[in-house]
Amino acid sequence: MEYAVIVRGLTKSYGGVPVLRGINLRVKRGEFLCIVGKNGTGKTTLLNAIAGLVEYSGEVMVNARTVGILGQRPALYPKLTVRENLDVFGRILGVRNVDLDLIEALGLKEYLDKPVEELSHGNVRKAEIVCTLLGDPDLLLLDEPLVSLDYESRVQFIGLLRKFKEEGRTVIAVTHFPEIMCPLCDRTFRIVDGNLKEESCSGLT
Ligand SMILES: Nc1ncnc2c1ncn2[C@@H]1O[C@H](COP(=O)(O)OP(=O)(O)OP(=O)(O)O)[C@@H](O)[C@H]1O
Repeated sequence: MEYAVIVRGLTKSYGGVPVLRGINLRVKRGEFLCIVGKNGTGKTTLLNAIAGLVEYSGEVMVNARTVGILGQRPALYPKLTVRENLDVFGRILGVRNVDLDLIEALGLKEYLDKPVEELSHGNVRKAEIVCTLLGDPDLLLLDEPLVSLDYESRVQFIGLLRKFKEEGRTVIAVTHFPEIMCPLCDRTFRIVDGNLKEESCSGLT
């Protein structure tokens, strides 16, 4: 299939309050999509629906070998060290080798044996990024990937995403930093009144 993700008539309400009102979206393989919008407009809900993490009405089809999901909420075991978390998630995904270059590049090496609950937000985020990439995903769903990262780590991560894109993988990223993501984005959508509105990345501030 030419498309990595097809969304048809996606509708989602919480307690009778509509958040997504019949979203239609086709994401080609290798495309890099940015989703922007004001707080509470449904960006995370859309990403979670694509990831299969929330119930919804409508249709979502995902055509990917492995999906990497970087959520907004903490996903690691707080009492385990970074290394132990990587081991647990690696086993689930059937992955033996962790990307040590990535750990080094993100400056995470010295924190590998620390319990996650003792790390700063930024370093937890970095550990989550490494976990997300463990299964060599060909579709990445990223919810606010740049939040909490220092400048150098943002540059590292953007470089990583660029490589990801060059390899023909697909990315859907929710972001409040479109100006940083802009050079990578093939298309940018804003959620307005529960629907997607395509806009030019250069028009964003
Ligand atoms: N589990 C839930 N139960 C009830 N309401 C929810 C739930 N999850 C999200 N909502 C509501 O749905 C709406 C959309 O939330 P969502 O997190 O998708 O927005 P968002 O665009 O990602 O926001 P932000 O930019 O602040 O992260 C909000 O009004 C939120 O309060």
